[in-house]
Amino acid sequence: MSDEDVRKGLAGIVADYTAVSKVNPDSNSLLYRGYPVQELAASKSFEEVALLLWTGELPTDEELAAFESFERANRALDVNVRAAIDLLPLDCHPMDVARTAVSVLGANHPLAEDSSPEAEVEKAKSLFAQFPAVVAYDQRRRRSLSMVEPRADLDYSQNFLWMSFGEEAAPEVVDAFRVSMVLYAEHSFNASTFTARVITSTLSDLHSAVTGAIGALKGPLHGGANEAVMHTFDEIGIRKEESREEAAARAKAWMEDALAAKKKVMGFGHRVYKHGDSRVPTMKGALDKMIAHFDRPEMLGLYDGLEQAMDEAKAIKPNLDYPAGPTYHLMGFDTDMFTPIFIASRITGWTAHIMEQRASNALIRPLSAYNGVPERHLA
Ligand SMILES: CC(=O)SCCNC(=O)CCNC(=O)[C@H](O)C(C)(C)COP(=O)(O)OP(=O)(O)OC[C@H]1O[C@@H](n2cnc3c(N)ncnc32)[C@H](O)[C@@H]1OP(=O)(O)O
Ligand SMILES: O=C([O-])CC(=O)C(=O)O
Repeated sequence: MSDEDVRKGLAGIVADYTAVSKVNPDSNSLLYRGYPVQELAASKSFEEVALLLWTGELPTDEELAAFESFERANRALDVNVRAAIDLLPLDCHPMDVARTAVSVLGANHPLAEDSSPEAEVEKAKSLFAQFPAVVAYDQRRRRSLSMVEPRADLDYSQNFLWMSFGEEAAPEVVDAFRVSMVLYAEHSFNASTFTARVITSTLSDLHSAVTGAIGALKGPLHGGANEAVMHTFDEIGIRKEESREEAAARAKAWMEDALAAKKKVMGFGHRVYKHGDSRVPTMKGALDKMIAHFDRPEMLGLYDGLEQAMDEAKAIKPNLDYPAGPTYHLMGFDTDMFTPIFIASRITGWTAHIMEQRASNALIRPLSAYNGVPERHLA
């Protein structure tokens, strides 16, 4: 086996077919089941996009109404999950809470060991409905606030914000949140989705695959980057009184120093996109609306300053986590809740891939090239 045979990080390897989404870095496009994600983000609810990812088609009015009523009826925080969360320390990472919650939901699901297509869809829909309460409750307990019960008169995004903050969000905020959910939902064989497919390929169950995927998403080279972006903003310093230009100048200087020190700056770069992430313009549009809504031009200065300095120095473009981080910050979420919010969205893509993997399974088990000591024997 030669060095060329070894593809570290599986870079450039095509591991299987998928009909769930198409990432095309040449045309800078992303299609969910054939539809450009920008078109979906412009006019479709997250609930519609979830059904599209699972079934392959946008729902009819009746199908959508049935799913919406199921989702609204299954939003309350599961009692077993609440008990498990309450045992976890307040200073553990919220991704650990999220991982534990999904594991508990699996252990308690009546269809846990049923992997028929009908049971898989049912479990995916349950997770979709049940997970927002985990994020909302965890943020509130860390803030010493009591749990807010879900409201069945609100849609998914409105209710997520309601349970998190205990007040109805402005329509602009709800819409920016919906857009982020649609954009985060699916991205082919990224590390967490691939993890879910590896677990599924052993014929393990759906909740185990999602629990493993959460572990993969946590890292800052993947989903954890949206949190890390905010740490960068905090390190530079967010000064509300500052002008956009002043903030941009400080951000540029910070980036130049970081790159001179050979730091990796989270929120930039991508394994597949080398000329920019297809989702960034749409997410940046949502961020711009939040900046205008909350009147925070200095945030735009920080955003532009970092982006420009990175572009000038290395021509590396932002990925989706870059505009998403400050968007969630402006909405009022705590920084370590950003990646759990990503989970709430990506549950749809993960579970669509779990179903696809199961429908056409082959155990995922690559080879390795041994580079340890040569064969030796006990004396
Ligand atoms: C939703 C998502 O998961 S999107 C991805 C979120 N992750 C991040 O934002 C983390 C920061 N980015 C990165 O670490 C990388 O760009 C990755 C892991 C996403 C992709 O990495 P790869 O395709 O493996 O590229 P790799 O890490 O080898 O980078 C290639 C070159 O660009 C540089 N580079 C890539 N990203 C960055 C960055 N964010 N900051 C500084 N330099 C970078 C590398 O240092 C490397 O330079 P070199 O050739 O001089 O050594
Ligand atoms: O595709 C990737 O490698 C990472 C990513 O952007 C995502 O999962 O959304």
